[in-house]
Amino acid sequence: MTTTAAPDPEARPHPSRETHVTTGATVWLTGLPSAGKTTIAHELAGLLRAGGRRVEVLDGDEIREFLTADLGFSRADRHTNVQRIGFLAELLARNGVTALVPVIAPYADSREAVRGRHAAGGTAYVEVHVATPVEVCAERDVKGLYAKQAAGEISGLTGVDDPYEEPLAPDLRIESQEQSVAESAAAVHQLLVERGLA
Ligand SMILES: Nc1ncnc2c1ncn2[C@@H]1O[C@H](COP(=O)(O)OS(=O)(=O)O)[C@@H](OP(=O)(O)O)[C@H]1O
Ligand SMILES: Nc1ncnc2c1ncn2[C@@H]1O[C@H](COP(=O)(O)OP(=O)(O)O)[C@@H](O)[C@H]1O
Repeated sequence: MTTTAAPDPEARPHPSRETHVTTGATVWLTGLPSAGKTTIAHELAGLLRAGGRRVEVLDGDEIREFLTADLGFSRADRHTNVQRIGFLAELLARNGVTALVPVIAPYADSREAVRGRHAAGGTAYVEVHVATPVEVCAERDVKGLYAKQAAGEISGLTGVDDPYEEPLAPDLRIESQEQSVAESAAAVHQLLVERGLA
């Protein structure tokens, strides 16, 4: 008589239960409009994906269309916008995704709240200040916002007639006016490598 051992459910997990050891992180790129946040995020995403990372870019404009369409650009609304995006980024990062967040986040207390949420969850958080001077940003004026502000068509533009509280101790500061997009993205990538996040 042969006996068949009962299958050990722990021996070979069902594929849906397999876990992969990946270290996610949130990389928040803060800076003025046209500083280079979005461009660096997408360049960096390419580098990270080439290294096998799962990456999501939480672009401010896209997020505002869906997740935060109810919000404007008052101090309170910008704070709420940043907290919602920070919440989403932490969820992704906690699950092994590298969340790249090119969002202005002009207020220090908003950014600190996001950092605190990540710290509380034990999730890696990296703050990159894309510190392009406002004169250079206004010259680039990717979306024509600086021209519109100058023409009196809009007001409350970050860095011009609305506050931008510069990060005092970012994990990295990028002077995008002094380097190429590839160099800027490589600098962030290098930091992530040093921290075991890429
Ligand atoms: N008044 C004013 N000030 C700043 N930015 C403005 C404004 N009005 C519209 N926009 C466009 O909205 C983008 C900023 O959205 P964010 O979600 O990144 O901003 S914030 O963190 O909530 O302040 C921002 O995108 P980026 O240029 O990519 O930074 C602008 O295109
Ligand atoms: N080193 C650099 N890093 C990022 N962008 C740069 C750099 N040098 C020049 N640029 C240009 O600056 C512009 C930045 O636009 P964008 O990324 O949309 O800014 P933001 O997302 O901060 O509003 C792009 O046209 C980009 O090609």
